[in-house]
Amino acid sequence: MHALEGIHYYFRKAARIMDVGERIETLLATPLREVKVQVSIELDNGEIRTFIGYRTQHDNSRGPMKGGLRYHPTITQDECVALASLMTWKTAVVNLPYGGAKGGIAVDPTQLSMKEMERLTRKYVDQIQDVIGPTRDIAAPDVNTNPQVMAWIMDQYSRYHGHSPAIVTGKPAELYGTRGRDSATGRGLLYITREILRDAGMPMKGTRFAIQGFGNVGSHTAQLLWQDGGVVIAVSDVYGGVYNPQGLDVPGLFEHVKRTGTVTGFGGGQACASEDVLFSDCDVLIPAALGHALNRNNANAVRARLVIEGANGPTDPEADEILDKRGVLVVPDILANAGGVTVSYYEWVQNLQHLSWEEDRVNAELERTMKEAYDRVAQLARSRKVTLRTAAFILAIGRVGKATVLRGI
Ligand SMILES: NC(=O)C1=CN([C@@H]2O[C@H](COP(=O)(O)OP(=O)(O)OC[C@H]3O[C@@H](n4cnc5c(N)ncnc54)[C@H](O)[C@@H]3O)[C@@H](O)[C@H]2O)C=CC1
Ligand SMILES: O=C(O)CCC(=O)C(=O)O
Repeated sequence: MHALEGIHYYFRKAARIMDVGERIETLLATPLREVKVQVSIELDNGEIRTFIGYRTQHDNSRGPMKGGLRYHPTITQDECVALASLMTWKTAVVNLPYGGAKGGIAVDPTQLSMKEMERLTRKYVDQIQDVIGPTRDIAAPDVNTNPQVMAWIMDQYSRYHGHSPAIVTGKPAELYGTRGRDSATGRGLLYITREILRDAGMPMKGTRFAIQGFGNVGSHTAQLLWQDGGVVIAVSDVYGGVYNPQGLDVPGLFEHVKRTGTVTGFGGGQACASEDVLFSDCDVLIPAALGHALNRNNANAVRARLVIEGANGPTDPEADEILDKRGVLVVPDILANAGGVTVSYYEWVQNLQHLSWEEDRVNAELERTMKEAYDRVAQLARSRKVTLRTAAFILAIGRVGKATVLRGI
């Protein structure tokens, strides 16, 4: 399924329950601005290569637009629109004073040297610096980008506009990054998982988790769940998976990944195909890689009781329906993975105030925010008799819609 179709489907389903009317529906679904730029660089061997960069700014009624930057060969303009709109709903679910944006470059970063990555990033900033800004559109890490990429963005943007740490979040700790951003998405998932398990009457201790993707989101989630007493029985990355029904030794796995760059070949479990992790015999499945992991062709094979979305858009609407009919509870991305942008907000606030918070404060604020959002969504789901996803969209559309109307069109 097309990325945009899925998000539009979820949005429309909630908007129709709320009866917002076709005109407001169209207004809220239409991005404010879509930017598509040429990103040409000289490779280390002197060849010229041209890549395409995107930045979609979806909605700014609640504040500056916020969202990650993805380097991936398959990224498209439509995908950026879908992901930017998800950011609008996500920031509204956790009640941050932000709108939504997302961007990326269609590139396979594994084919570039560090110097080439730097030139690519700086060139991309050259091309979009006039439409972004600390009070307009603030980027952050997403798939295949990291604190170093954020540092280059900050530096390049500052060459045009003066010292601007708040132009981007997820920066290195040594360069205005906040404590706790690296693990924030995983930590937010941990807090949501605790709430869900409590409501489902399942103790964390002994609950079996399978996690697809072992990057920023997947790896921190695995570590935090393991530290909390969870049993991580399967993990995967783009190269393959590893499975141990007794539970993987997560610190050992981290050592292995640090050494080899992949979960494959880890001695503490059996090798499996990347996709098999989705269908492993577990209690909770956490897709934390790319979109469309769960679709109409494979949703019936999921054995988990709960799916908690670490990735953005991992469940297609057909899969969502199949899972719902089978009684599998799905915790939507716009709630489950909102910890990352929440701590990005704390970083931005610290940058604007020239302050630096202790990690305990970051984590305590994050826990409060995630719990509050979960309570609101769960309460709406009960009162409206809808899924958690539809409830999260209802909460978000209500907040964004109100801000839009109050500001005037
Ligand atoms: N980084 C963040 O703070 C946030 C990220 N997200 C979402 O979480 C997801 C993962 O993002 P990050 O962890 O930041 O990216 P990352 O680049 O750090 O890691 C991605 C991981 O997914 C794996 N992967 C890619 N294709 C795969 C496949 N077909 N099967 C299994 N594994 C595969 C990669 O090998 C890698 O381990 C994305 O959907 C992203 O949009 C959502 C909220 C915040
Ligand atoms: O931290 C941020 O600002 C954005 C993170 C992000 O891209 C996401 O939540 O999908």
